[in-house]
Amino acid sequence: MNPSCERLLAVQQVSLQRGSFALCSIDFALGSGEVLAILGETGSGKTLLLETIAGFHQPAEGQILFKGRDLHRIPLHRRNIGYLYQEYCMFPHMTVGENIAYGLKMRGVDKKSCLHEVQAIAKRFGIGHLLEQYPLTLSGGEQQRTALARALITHPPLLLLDEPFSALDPVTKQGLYTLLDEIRQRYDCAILFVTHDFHEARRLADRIGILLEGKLQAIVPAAELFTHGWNETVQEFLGLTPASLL
Ligand SMILES: Nc1ncnc2c1ncn2[C@@H]1O[C@H](COP(=O)(O)OP(=O)(O)OP(=O)(O)O)[C@@H](O)[C@H]1O
Repeated sequence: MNPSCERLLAVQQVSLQRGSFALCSIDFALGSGEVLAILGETGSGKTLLLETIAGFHQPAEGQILFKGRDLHRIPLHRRNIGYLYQEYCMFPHMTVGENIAYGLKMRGVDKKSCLHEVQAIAKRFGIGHLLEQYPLTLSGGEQQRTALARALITHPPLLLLDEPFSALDPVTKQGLYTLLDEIRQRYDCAILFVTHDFHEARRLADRIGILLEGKLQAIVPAAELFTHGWNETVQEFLGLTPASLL
C-alpha cells in the first residue's frame, strides 16, 4: 500500500469455511483512493472474499476493519460500501432512473434532490437518455454503467466490483475502463475488484494480489505482476512456467 494513503480497509487474518472450501488467513490493507485487484482462477474464492468484505458473511476467524472500526459493528445502512455484482443485479421492475436513485431514496433524500443527483450522474456516465427504460432493455455495457451509477450515487469511499467486465466485448470494456479512471478521480473512492483477467488487473489496479484455492499468495505493485519472484504454483497460474506454455 502507498504509505501516503490513509488506511481505509484492513482485512486481518480472515478465515471462513463454506462447504469443503475455505478462505485461509486472508490479510491485507487498502488505502483511501487506492485500486487493488485480486486475481484468481475460477473457484479460488474471489466472490466469497468480496462478499465477506462487504459484510455479507461473518468471518470464523480474524476481523475486518473499515475506517478503523470492526465492520460487523457498523450498521448496514451506515457502511456505505458500493458493491457491483457479476451479473449487475438490478431491480427489473424499476426504471434505470429508479435503480440509480435507490440508495438515495433509502437514505430519505427528497425527490427533487434525488432527481437532480440521478440526472447528473447519468449524464456523466453516458446513460442520461436511458433513465425511463427498464434494465432488461439495456445492452450489457449500459447495464454496467447503470449499476456503477447506482453504486456510486451515495459517494461510497469503497467500491467492490465482482468481475465487473467479464461479460462485455473488448470495445465496451475499454469504455468502462476509461469510466473507472474517471470515477477514481472524481469520486476519490478506493476500488477493490476481483477478476481472472491479467490484463484488466494490470490496466486498472495500483496493486495486484493473487488468490489461489482460498489463499492470498502476495500483493505486488501492478507493474511487477510478471516479474515478482512468485512460487511455482503462481508462476503456473500466470503462464510463466514452461509447463504452462504446453
Ligand atoms: N454457500 C456455500 N456452500 C458451499 N460452498 C460454497 C458456498 N459458497 C461458495 N462455495 C464454494 O466456495 C468456492 C469459491 O467460490 P467463489 O464463488 O468465491 O469462487 P470465485 O473465485 O468467485 O469463482 P468464479 O471466478 O468462477 O466466480 C467454490 O468452490 C464454491 O463452490
